[in-house]
Formats: sequence, structure tokens, C-alpha cells
Amino acid sequence: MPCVSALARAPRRALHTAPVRRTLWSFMDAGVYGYASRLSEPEPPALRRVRLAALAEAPAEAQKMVSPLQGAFMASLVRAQRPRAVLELGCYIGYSALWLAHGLGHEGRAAGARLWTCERDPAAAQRAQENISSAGLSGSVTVLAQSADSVLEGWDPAAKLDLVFIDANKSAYQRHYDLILDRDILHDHGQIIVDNVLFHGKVHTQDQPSGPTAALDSPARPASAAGTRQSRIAAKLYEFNQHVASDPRTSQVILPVFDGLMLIQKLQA
Ligand SMILES: C[S@@+](CC[C@H](N)C(=O)[O-])C[C@H]1O[C@@H](n2cnc3c(N)ncnc32)[C@H](O)[C@@H]1O
Repeated sequence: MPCVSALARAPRRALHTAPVRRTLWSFMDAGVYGYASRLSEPEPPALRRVRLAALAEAPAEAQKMVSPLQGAFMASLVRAQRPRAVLELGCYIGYSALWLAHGLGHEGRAAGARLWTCERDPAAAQRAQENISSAGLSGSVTVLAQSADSVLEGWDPAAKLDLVFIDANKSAYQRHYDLILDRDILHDHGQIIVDNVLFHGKVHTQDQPSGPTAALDSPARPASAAGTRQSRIAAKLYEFNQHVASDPRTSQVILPVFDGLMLIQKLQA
């Protein structure tokens, strides 16, 4: 596990390229993470400015943003899929939206690819709008200052989405996922990317395997964690992961990277 002291020792330049979010909880070792970041697609300058400004102003809040490495990964997925319609739930100040738009590319956006991103906090939504405008993306990226629930409930099922990134409130993931599938607003073979599904390494420890190796397979949950806000979120995410795993409408893979990333594909009806 990476640790704060390793980051504190990092040279200043490295800190700027170091992952911002989930650094403390990444399933990747800090050295591996740093190496992978340095050898991956560099963070575009406009995105870097947004991230560093957020970090300088509100360091704790800025931890909400995906890391540059996760942003580059999602942009790569988008580039490969070439979606026409993308929806993000949970925009904050637009950093991950900028990566998704980067993945769509000039050509994709010129050809009509669109991204909608929603944020229920009006101040954050306003900030996202400013960041999107400064990046010259207002024509293809729409910031909806609305809750994810109202966006999903009001989405026209005829205007099908190709990709949804779920990153709003974790206790509502299951409701958001069900709204997407029940309302049939995602194309067959469309993808849903879900962030934080292994939340701080506290989700898998909720598993209670039975059988002779149960004690070995199932690390005991620390009593002090029971009932905390984090453990309640972890319990919700545990339910969500089970829910998706037992849903015949989709197939999924959980990647133990970042804070746990689930890639879900809608199967043909
Ligand atoms: C983890 S942050 C999103 C970070 C952003 N995706 C990024 O990586 O740059 C989650 C955001 O979702 C917003 N949020 C929480 N619940 C929401 C909901 N039900 N509808 C819309 N936004 C919500 C929060 O205000 C917060 O800004």
C-alpha cells in the first residue's frame, strides 16, 4: 500500500504528476503507480491546471477527482469505443468530464459525439461549467446542475447512451444502475464504468465465505469500523457489487486498480 510518507518524500515535480485521488487507498504500490503514471499518456495542460487549482484551493475536496492515471485510462476506453453519447453521474468541478471529452477527441466531437455530466451541488456545477467553457468544450459537453436521479428519470429512452460513468453518491449506485437498465436508456453492448467499487479496501472484507478455508479467506472486520460512515458506504457497495454480479442483463469485471473500477457491459436483450 502506498503511504503518505512516500508522497511526502517525493520531489515536487513528481508530486505534480502523482495521483491525486485515492493515493492512500490505491491497490497499487506508490512506486508502481508513479512509474505507470510517468509512462502513460501525459495529463493535458488544461486538465492539469484544473486539477492543481482544485488541489490548491481545497485539498481535501480535491480528493474527489479521479487521478490523472485513471483519467488517462478512461480516455483510452472512450477512444477505443468511440461513443456518440456519454453521461457522467457526479461531475464535481469537471475534471473527469474533461478526460472523457479528451477521449472523445476533436474528430469525435466534430462528428457529433456528446457528453452530459450532472452535479447536484450548484457551486461545483458552476465551477465545472467554467472549466468546460475555458477548455472550449461548451459545444459538446453539457453540465446539468441536477441530481443524477432526476437526470436518469427524465432521460428520453429514444436518445440511447453508449457509455455511462457512475461516480455520484455511493449509496445510490444501485438505484442509478437500475434506472439505467430499467428505463432502457443504454444501447445493447453499451458500457457503464463504476468508480470506487472496492472503496478503500473495505468492500471485499464484507464477504463471508463458508467452508473449511473460510477463516483464511475472510479477514476479520475490525470492530471499530462497524457503524462508521465508511463502513456503511462499504456495505452499500458490497450490496451493489452483488446486485450487478447476479444481474443477467449485464456482464461485468471488477478491476482492483485505483479505488476499484467496475466495467459493466449491457448484454443484448
Ligand atoms: C466523487 S465526486 C465526482 C468526481 C468527478 N467525477 C471527478 O472525478 O472529477 C462525486 C460528486 O457527485 C456529486 N453528487 C453526489 N450525489 C449526487 C447525485 N445524486 N446527483 C448528482 N451529483 C451528485 C457530489 O456533489 C460530488 O461533487
